[in-house]
Amino acid sequence: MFAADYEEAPPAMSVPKPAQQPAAALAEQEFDMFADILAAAPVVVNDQNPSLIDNWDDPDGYYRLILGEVLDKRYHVYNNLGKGVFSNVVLARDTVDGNTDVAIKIIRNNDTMYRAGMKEIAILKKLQEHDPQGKKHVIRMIRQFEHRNHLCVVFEALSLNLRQVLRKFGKDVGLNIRAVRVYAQQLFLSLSLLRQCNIIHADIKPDNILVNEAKNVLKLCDLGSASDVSENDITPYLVSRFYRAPEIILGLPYDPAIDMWSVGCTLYELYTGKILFPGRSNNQMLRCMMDLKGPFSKTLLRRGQFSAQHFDVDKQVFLQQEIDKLTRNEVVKSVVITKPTRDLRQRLLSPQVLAGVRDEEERQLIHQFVDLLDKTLTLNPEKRITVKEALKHPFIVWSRTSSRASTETTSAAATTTSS
Ligand SMILES: Nc1ncnc2c1ncn2[C@@H]1O[C@H](COP(=O)(O)OP(=O)(O)OP(=O)(O)O)[C@@H](O)[C@H]1O
Repeated sequence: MFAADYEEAPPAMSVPKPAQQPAAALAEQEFDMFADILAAAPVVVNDQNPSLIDNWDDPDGYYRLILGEVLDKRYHVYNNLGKGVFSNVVLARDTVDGNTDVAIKIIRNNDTMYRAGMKEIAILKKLQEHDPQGKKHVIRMIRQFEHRNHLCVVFEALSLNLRQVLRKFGKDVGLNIRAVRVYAQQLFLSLSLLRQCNIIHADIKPDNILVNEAKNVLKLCDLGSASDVSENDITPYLVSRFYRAPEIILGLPYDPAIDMWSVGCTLYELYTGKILFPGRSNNQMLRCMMDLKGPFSKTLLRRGQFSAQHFDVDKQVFLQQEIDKLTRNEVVKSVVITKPTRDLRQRLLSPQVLAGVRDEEERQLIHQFVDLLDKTLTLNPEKRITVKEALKHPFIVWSRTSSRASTETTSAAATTTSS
């Protein structure tokens, strides 16, 4: 899904909270997962004889799905799972391997997408070699094949992505802090694997994080934008906009810290149901960031290739791009930003907000969460919390010190703590 899809989102500050559901409760709620998927993505059944069709692709090079078609002589396609820039993803039953469900990513039919698909496969292979038992919460690739000029990549099938989970269980209010903690811990484990392999994901957001049916295990997916740390070509449009780190927009050299920033934005969204920085352009994104975190340092701005597009660097003045209400022309307003105007602690920890929280322990957990969020959202990437530090943060190691949390934490979380 594209960042542009959420452009109409309401400003992130307008939410009082919490009416939430813990991970365990989420897991207990019974609903028909396939009915949900069917409702979300209706499949057109093509009743033509497949052998009579000579154009298998739509005008954009996506494979036209035929319900009931068998791919690679073994995968019975029976549903659509999603569509992205690179591919459409289908659900199929693997008749060779015990009729298990698999997700098949059918890459669009063109050279650029093919090359991107091959790169994604190479990165997934590297990650799997370093995590042979699959404990680090990155999607498992099973194999690849080609079908009518489309590269097809077979994955373990998971259920909803976190955007769908939010829509279903936490629309506008977000998820319970204990569920967020379990998800955060697993996300940091996935970042630790990426770090170990020198890979930057570069597109972390709720859409690219899938959960199992019980919703107590998540996996990071869509490595289609991932690259080796050595490749870091400077471009201001890497990562979906709402999750894009400031160093990308400013044109600084970047590193795995950009994924930490995206995880911070994602965790905030999971907890509040709101997008943290809903900027409609890179310029607005910078304004949103400074509203929360204060001005950028001169040193940082001086190093950025694109800083001059957004700042008068010497004067430390922000050049705010706006549309004039009367003329509809773009105008640039000089704005001096001296301190933040938004306060995460006020927003998430004020007495009114915490009044609805069940017990003291949960209140403490929320305090720890806000501390961690603050550290993931440090403007200077060199000072941002690292994965190693995040995995040791009190919010993440909470279950070891709190008996109540450990009873509520799902079995999956218990496994990952020890991995
Ligand atoms: N293994 C899987 N199990 C279940 N659903 C999946 C799986 N892989 C992908 N999906 C669904 O398909 C959607 C698109 O997948 P993915 O993001 O990998 O494709 P893409 O073409 O690379 O998209 P993007 O535009 O985000 O780059 C996901 O958001 C998810 O809902």
